[in-house]
Amino acid sequence: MIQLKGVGVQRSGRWILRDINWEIPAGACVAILGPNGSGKSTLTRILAGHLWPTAGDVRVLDGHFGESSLPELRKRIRLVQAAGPYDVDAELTCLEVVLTGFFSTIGLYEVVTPSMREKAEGMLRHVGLSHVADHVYATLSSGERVRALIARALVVRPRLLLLDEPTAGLDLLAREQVLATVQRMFEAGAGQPPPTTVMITHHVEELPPATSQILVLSDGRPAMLGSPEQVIRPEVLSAVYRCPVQVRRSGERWYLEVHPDAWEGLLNR
Ligand SMILES: Nc1ncnc2c1ncn2[C@@H]1O[C@H](COP(=O)(O)OP(=O)(O)OP(=O)(O)O)[C@@H](O)[C@H]1O
Repeated sequence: MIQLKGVGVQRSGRWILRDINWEIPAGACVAILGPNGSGKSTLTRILAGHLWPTAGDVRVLDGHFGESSLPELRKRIRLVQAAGPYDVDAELTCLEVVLTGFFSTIGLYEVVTPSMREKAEGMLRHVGLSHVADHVYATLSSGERVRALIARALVVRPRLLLLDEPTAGLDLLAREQVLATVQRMFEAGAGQPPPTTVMITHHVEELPPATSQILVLSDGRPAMLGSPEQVIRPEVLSAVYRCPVQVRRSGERWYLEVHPDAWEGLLNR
């Protein structure tokens, strides 16, 4: 599905991303994890076809960047940036926002067919938002907006779904509802095969149980690539987050805590 070989990006004479080698199987849920400035957004923009790497080779959805038509590839890729600039007209209703997904437009300018409406309504059910289908997007809570944007992305059945910090700024319940939305795509009975999904996040708490592979970035370099069990370990993450951490696992979820003994010294760094 996705193959990155020796991918790097140079800006102002500095490699802000380097030596990225990663194969992501079709239908997998994977994550890019790392602290601020580690290169997550840069890598995400490459996967979305928005940024050309300075070095290396990128294959996405059987298409080779450089050989395949990028506009064609992009039709099958959806990027949800919850914290980004509005890419929808906030005066539309929640259902209309989902419908704009069919046209990749900010507003709703085209004729909506009954089949599109049916699919959009089904997607709102899938993300648990049927009860606010007629509410104006601007009046939705932040968590509801994220789920509406995920429904908007899913309505065209993309093959690659990039979720860029989808739970940033959400409270506990809203965060868990977004994670449950993602998890539901990977559960039996979801109704359709899941898109290959890449979650981009700072926090291991924000990884849905379906996550099978994590690429940890540190200063633009791959610090670790592996399963959650291989990656979410104090020895790995203390170095990446540059403070002593301890890890707790609860079922298929993970939690990271700063080691209590490290607290006193945190401000002297
Ligand atoms: N066009 C550019 N020119 C110079 N430096 C850049 C450019 N774009 C990004 N960088 C630098 O590259 C590094 C990685 O940035 P990136 O936004 O990819 O990190 P990130 O992990 O997404 O960060 P955050 O979690 O804060 O969003 C940062 O140090 C950033 O300042």
